[in-house]
Amino acid sequence: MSTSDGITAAGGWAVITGATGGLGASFARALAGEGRNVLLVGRNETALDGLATELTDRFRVSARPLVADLAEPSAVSDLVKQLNELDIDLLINNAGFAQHGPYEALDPAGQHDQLQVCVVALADLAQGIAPQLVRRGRGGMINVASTAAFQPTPYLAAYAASKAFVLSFSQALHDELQGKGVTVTALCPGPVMTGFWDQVGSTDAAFGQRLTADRVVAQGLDGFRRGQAVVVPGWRNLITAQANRIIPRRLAVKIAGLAVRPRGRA
Ligand SMILES: NC(=O)C1=CN([C@@H]2O[C@H](COP(=O)(O)OP(=O)(O)OC[C@H]3O[C@@H](n4cnc5c(N)ncnc54)[C@H](OP(=O)(O)O)[C@@H]3O)[C@@H](O)[C@H]2O)C=CC1
Ligand SMILES: N[C@@H](C=O)C(=O)O
Repeated sequence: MSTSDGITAAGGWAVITGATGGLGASFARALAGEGRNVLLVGRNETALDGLATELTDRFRVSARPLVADLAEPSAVSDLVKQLNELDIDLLINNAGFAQHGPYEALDPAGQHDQLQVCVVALADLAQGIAPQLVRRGRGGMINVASTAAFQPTPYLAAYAASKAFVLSFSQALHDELQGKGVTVTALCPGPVMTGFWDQVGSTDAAFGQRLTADRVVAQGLDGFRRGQAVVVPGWRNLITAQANRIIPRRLAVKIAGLAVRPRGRA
């Protein structure tokens, strides 16, 4: 198939939010490496342009940068409109960030934006493209959650709750859409040493088995292709996630809080 860019392309487009670095850039490289056209979403225009040029040169696919601040509801609805002008068969709902620390000390605007990006924008984008996925009966989405989704986590209270939303939402959509040819997968990484931790400002909150972004992405794509509802990369992270489902909730919360508390606090 030849696109308007005059570049060979296979199938529909993959949209990746948070493509400017970390897991998102790794998803973009993996998918473009398979010959997929990619739409790269983020706020950092320079980083998106650089990645788009790299992917076009290396893999001869179409790679389009799309600047959008997903904390802005109007930017999300504009993005949904643009996505519906393309044949999208894969959404990687990946953009996100965390704020770590005592809840009363966290920046309220940052907490609000965190919920907008990790919860509201993610759900709006999922709903925005679901009709075209169902109409064609193929493709799907990977929603990036976290091992923080498996238990309430003191000092990451809103972040962990937002990832619990992503996990629950994805499992429900997986069940609804699997009979319609559409796969929904929640990808739940433990700590991955990306720009995420610069943004958090401390690795005190990094608890669990550390993996590279490329490994997490490879496991996520593999699980998606197998039709898995939930993928927890790394066997130690998987055991921790399962343990948190069976031990008393109060105990899971205590352990999580002790594991990620800012150092020096009781
Ligand atoms: N790293 C880790 O240890 C873990 C990460 N995760 C999750 O993985 C996902 C990716 O994180 P990771 O790659 O590690 O971190 P990075 O900080 O490297 O990447 C985060 C991406 O999100 C984008 N983003 C943040 N805020 C906005 C916004 N308002 N609008 C649009 N894009 C935004 C950033 O782009 P830009 O700044 O250009 O807008 C960036 O591309 C997140 O959802 C995170 O919660 C889950 C578990 C562990
Ligand atoms: N799961 C990571 C964050 O989302 C972490 O290990 O802290």
